[in-house]
Amino acid sequence: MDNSYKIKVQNVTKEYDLFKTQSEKLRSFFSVGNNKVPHFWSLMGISLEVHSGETIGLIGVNGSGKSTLSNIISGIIPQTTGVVDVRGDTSIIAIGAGLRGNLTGLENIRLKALMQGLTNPEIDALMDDIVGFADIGDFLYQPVKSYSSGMKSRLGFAIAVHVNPDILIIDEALSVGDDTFYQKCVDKIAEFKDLGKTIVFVSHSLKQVEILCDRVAWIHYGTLKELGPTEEIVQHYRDFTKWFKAQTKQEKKHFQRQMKNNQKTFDIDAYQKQVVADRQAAEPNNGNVAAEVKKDFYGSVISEKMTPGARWLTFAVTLVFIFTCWANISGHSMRSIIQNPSNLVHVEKVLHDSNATKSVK
Ligand SMILES: Nc1ncnc2c1ncn2[C@@H]1O[C@H](COP(=O)(O)OP(=O)(O)OP(=O)(O)O)[C@@H](O)[C@H]1O
Repeated sequence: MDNSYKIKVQNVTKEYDLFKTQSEKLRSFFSVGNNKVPHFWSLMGISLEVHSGETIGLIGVNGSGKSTLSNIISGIIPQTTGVVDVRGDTSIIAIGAGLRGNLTGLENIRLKALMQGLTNPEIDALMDDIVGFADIGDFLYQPVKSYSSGMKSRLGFAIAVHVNPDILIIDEALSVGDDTFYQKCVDKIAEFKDLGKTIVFVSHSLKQVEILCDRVAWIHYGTLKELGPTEEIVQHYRDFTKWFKAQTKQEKKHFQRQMKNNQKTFDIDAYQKQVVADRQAAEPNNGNVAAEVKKDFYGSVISEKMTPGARWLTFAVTLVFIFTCWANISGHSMRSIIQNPSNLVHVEKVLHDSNATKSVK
């Protein structure tokens, strides 16, 4: 990998815990041993680079991990392991992404633009263009929760392309608009490309991908199956879907079960060892490979999981907090509770009068 990238994704994985209920989640939080919650690896080690001015397409079957990857690149969700280096501001357009349902369209425009770092006068100057591009009429004054998915997409697209991001991430946002809006978006994307901006384009429409993308990454059940020139990768993907459609119902189910099973049983430690072995083979004189790989895997990641020590600490702090509240309610001093713990259940009555406070049992 060279250093001239705009986006670098290296050995990126994403793990989800598949809790069935909220109480299972709570129990798992306080359990210090190995819990039996099933895991699912939405991404199992993706590495790719996107260069400045490039439009890269992400294709793949439903649930293969395209949105997970685009959300990680745009910083909406964290990766579990790996390096994600994005050089520039990103703006993501996904249906309804970042729009607040209780706010009106106009309020959403202002909020999102402020969040992108624009000032109020800058937003005022852009407002007519954004409103004109979205073209959703009086719905602008309605809460976004009343919008159809097409309207959300129009508003999201209009905001995202006008706040002038370096990197535009478009996740299926073109699939819900009508033809006129679609053409407007395609023209805007072309304008972006001409300006040398970088675009990540997630779509099931291979035609759109063929029109817009310079290169394509085929994401296949959490792995990067292929990365290369649009025409070639799209053709391979078409061959795969043709092959898949030709399977019997049972064969299809078997294939999908097998793929999902791989994602449930993925072993992150084995993957890390494999990366170390590959890098050691490529750099035989580097004695520091294992440490470098470990740093790449976990160095830029804030763990979403608590260590057993942190769990014990949280548990202990919670107990102390409850004890202190209870002691406060009981009206006894800490010393008297420590000397006689049964005081905790004997609430001290406190009478107030205008001049003095008198305690009686
Ligand atoms: N919060 C979550 N908890 C558990 N699993 C999740 C979560 N989010 C996504 N997944 C799983 O991760 C996998 C990848 O999902 P993702 O939405 O990235 O796929 P996709 O390729 O974008 O799919 P589609 O084409 O249908 O939009 C799916 O199997 C999905 O069920």
